[in-house]
Amino acid sequence: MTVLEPFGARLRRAMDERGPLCVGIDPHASLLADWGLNDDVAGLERFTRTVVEAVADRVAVLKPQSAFFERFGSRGVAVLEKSVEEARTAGALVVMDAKRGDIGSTMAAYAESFLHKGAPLFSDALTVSPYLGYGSLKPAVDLARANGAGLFVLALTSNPEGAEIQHAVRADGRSVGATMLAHLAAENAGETPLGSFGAVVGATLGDLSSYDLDVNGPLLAPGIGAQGATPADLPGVFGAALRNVVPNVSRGVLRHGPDVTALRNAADRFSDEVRTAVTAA
Ligand SMILES: O=C(O)c1cc(=O)[nH]c(=O)n1[C@@H]1O[C@H](COP(=O)(O)O)[C@@H](O)[C@H]1O
Repeated sequence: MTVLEPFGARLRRAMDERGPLCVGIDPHASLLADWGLNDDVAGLERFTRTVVEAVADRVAVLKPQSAFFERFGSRGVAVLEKSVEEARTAGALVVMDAKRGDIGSTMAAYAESFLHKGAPLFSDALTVSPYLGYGSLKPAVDLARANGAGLFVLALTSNPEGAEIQHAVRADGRSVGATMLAHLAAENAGETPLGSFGAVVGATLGDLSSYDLDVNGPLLAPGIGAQGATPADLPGVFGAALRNVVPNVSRGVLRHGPDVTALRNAADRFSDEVRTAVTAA
């Protein structure tokens, strides 16, 4: 099996060619209803295929949220599997949003599920939680490296509740979130053009100039659209790290369905706004 070029290099190219936007595939029950679909596997499949058809040929990244598929059991996961394949075939990179995190020995099994090239759910990258200790993610780091895949590690999440953990200050005076960023910077040291180990940093968080966001890896920035952040906020939040930001929007695009053209136009509008914000900064 051929080993892929490292995720960071593939992502940098996709961002340069298509712009950095990531569209999330989050088939909420309420969205299925809004689209006139049933809250069942057929509705899930129709929704997912429509999103992939609308945007996989134009955005850098698609991010399916695994929970919305798992909720339908094995048949939902089969829809997820197919969508990963279809999105990748259309040229988008796929970040599987499954937020896995466990003790090292079981983390290895999660890694095998998403980051091993032959796995049915192989994805270009996986979201992971480091809150069992960054070192517990080592099996996923190693397997991602061996397979040309990447990780997005939850560092400073977009939700207000994240602060009680992520802003907590350690004995060495550094916050937990800042410590995760430092681990990622070490992971990506020396990689060009971009490391494969990214951080999740919410676009909703306001000025982050007290954090060193220069991790030489991508920064996945959810929170645009439904959570209130806008592309115009990105320069103020990310400062000099802006070039490595992959802004995510899910409901802000998905609410324009089921019409394919309307979805496409919504994604294009966000892409244009992001480009404008990045180039003006
Ligand atoms: O890892 C994520 O993707 C993520 C991290 C985070 O801090 N905040 C956050 O909203 N997300 C995900 O990003 C998506 C945001 O969706 P919208 O609020 O609909 O744009 C959801 O799938 C969330 O699970």
